[in-house]
Amino acid sequence: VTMSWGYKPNNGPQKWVENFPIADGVRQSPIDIVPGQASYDAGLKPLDLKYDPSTCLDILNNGHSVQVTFADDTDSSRLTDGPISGLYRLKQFHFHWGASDDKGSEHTVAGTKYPAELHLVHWNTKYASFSEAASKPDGLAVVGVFLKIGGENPNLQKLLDAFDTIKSKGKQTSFANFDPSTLLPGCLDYWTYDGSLTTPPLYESVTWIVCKEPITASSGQMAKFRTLLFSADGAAPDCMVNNYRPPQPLKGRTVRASFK
Ligand SMILES: OSc1ccc(O)cc1O
Ligand SMILES: [Zn+2]
Repeated sequence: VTMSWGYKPNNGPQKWVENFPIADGVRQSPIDIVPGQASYDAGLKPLDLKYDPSTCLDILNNGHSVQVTFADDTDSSRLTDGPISGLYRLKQFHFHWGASDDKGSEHTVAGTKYPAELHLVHWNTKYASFSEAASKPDGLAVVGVFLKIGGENPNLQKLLDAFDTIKSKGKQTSFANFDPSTLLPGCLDYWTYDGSLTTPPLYESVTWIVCKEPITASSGQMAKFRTLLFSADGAAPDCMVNNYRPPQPLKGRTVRASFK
């Protein structure tokens, strides 16, 4: 039986190019961000993020990550300004994390790995839907937020409390009135560059907006992420850990900073 893509040696990031040749493309993500090599751009606007908790629908284990999905039939939860033009609607957010606190993020900062990374995925409303936007060069804008080990994060805990009901692949449960802005750092200084989805199909459609300031999670909260399973109910339990793609070649791209 053919395996679908994953994060193991036989179906992981080193193998994705076999079914998704764009894996070796010119604007792949994630990357290692080297602050000293980023160019400050005074023309970059502050991010304008406005989220409506009533657009929060459900929380899902999709077999690759845990994902919270939003109603995107109106402009209620959206991103404007920052490096983008126009209005991008929030579709979902999800995470990437490691088997231990010393790794897990996709982007790295001068080689530093964080224990996890949050991705808030938005699509350009110049297109009719997320699916249409997902393959366009200006289709998506993803805000990345690093997680570092620190104090207990009460906002993150609201998500973690739902994990027992979505332990295995394909499980989904309703998840209402969650405000994703509670997962943003106080300072919204960011780096931005043109990149891709970090999971197959790896479309080169993402304007990446990576926040400089991490949010915190306790080590116990990180352990809770690791109780999720890649595997479906009834299959041999396979812990959902190390669901991160390593940094990809920059291939001449410029990383801009919104801050000095
Ligand atoms: O893992 S990254 C990623 C995954 C799915 C998506 O729709 C957008 C993304 O940036
Ligand atoms: Zn992601």
